[in-house]
Amino acid sequence: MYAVGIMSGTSMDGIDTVLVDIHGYGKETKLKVIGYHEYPMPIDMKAKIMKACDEKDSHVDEICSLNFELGYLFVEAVKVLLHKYHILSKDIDFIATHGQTIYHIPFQKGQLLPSTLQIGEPAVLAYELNTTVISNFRVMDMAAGGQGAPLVPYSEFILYSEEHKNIALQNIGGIGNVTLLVGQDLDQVQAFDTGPGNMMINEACRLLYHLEYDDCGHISAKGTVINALLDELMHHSYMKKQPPKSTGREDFGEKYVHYLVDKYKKEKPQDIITTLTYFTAKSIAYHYQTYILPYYPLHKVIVGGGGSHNQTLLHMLQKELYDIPVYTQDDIGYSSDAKEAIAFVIMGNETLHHHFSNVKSATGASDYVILGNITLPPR
Ligand SMILES: Nc1ncnc2c1ncn2[C@@H]1O[C@H](COP(=O)(O)OP(=O)(O)OP(=O)(O)O)[C@@H](O)[C@H]1O
Ligand SMILES: CC(=O)N[C@H]1[C@@H]2OC[C@@H](O2)[C@@H](O)[C@@H]1O[C@H](C)C(=O)O
Repeated sequence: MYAVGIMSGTSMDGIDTVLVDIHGYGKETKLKVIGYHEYPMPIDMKAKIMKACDEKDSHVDEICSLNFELGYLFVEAVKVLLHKYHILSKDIDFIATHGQTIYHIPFQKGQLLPSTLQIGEPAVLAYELNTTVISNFRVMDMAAGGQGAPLVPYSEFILYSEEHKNIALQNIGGIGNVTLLVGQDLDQVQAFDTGPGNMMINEACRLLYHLEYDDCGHISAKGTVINALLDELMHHSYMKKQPPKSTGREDFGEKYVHYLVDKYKKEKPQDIITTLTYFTAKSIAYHYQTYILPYYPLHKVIVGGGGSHNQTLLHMLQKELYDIPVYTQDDIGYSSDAKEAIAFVIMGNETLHHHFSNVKSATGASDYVILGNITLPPR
């Protein structure tokens, strides 16, 4: 079966699309990646999404339209992928799309119920490409009392779990999140967000260097850590929360970085980037040391997501973790960039087989539930 996965993450720098050949389901899943393409996020679209995500600036009419605009953009992204790998849309059995997260409330906040909103209209994809689309994966987990995130642990369990090995899969996207696989026991999988991934580094690069990110960690390699800033960051309230837990732009986004950059404006810009990079590595290590290592020895750490291209960040993480080997997904033959898009194909495939794909211990849901809405082809 040919399937396409689409992931548009919190960094909003591109739409990850992946083409796979998939058979079976559950532990019997056989998956071969045929191709990957990152469709760059148009700058005006990124600005619209950022505005839609902002509690003060967003407008319902704009969100309504953006849902369709993103649907058309996802269609474009899929067409480019299919063209690149010489596949016709009629040969695609299904598309699994995460959508763009506009807002995520993992826990009740005053009057606000735990809820989540991903947009990028699946009907537009289904109509334009005449195929089945599975979307809106997070809501069923939330209906079952979960936080609706993280969802990737299920696919990581399917793809990476090994008998008698404890493996940490660390994703460094906008946010950092870890999945701990304990042997091959699904009930024991743990997953939570470790804090910022590239989000703070990116925002500071934008403010201080007019760059979208610190390419390969070149800027952070040159600076030194500002101890006062590091100390302030390590006291962020997120660090003390017990997992399972999740975070987002609300905690580590623009507002917070603007505040910090302003507060430490007398410091060298490169030192601010170095400190934010070090904090990103240290917050990951801190979470392992506090919430994992006292209970489970770790045999290896596998880093994925765009942050695995940041060499300074990787070196800092390896240093903080002493003798636990840190690999990247690419080191072990998988693509770091395609990982989340692949995860949604695996979940979409489970949905079509009427099989659950949440991990209760990761999201806090009370049941294993079938995720996603199925939009059938219109013709
Ligand atoms: N060559 C590179 N050097 C340094 N950092 C990089 C490089 N390439 C990508 N990145 C970082 O990775 C980020 C994108 O990561 P990724 O695509 O995993 O995030 P995302 O999917 O948007 O986020 P999330 O997983 O939180 O939803 C970029 O914004 C950038 O910070
Ligand atoms: C609500 C939302 O979009 N959460 C994302 C985000 O990006 C990383 C982290 O925060 C993770 O919790 C999640 O995505 C991945 C794909 C997940 O659910 O596993």
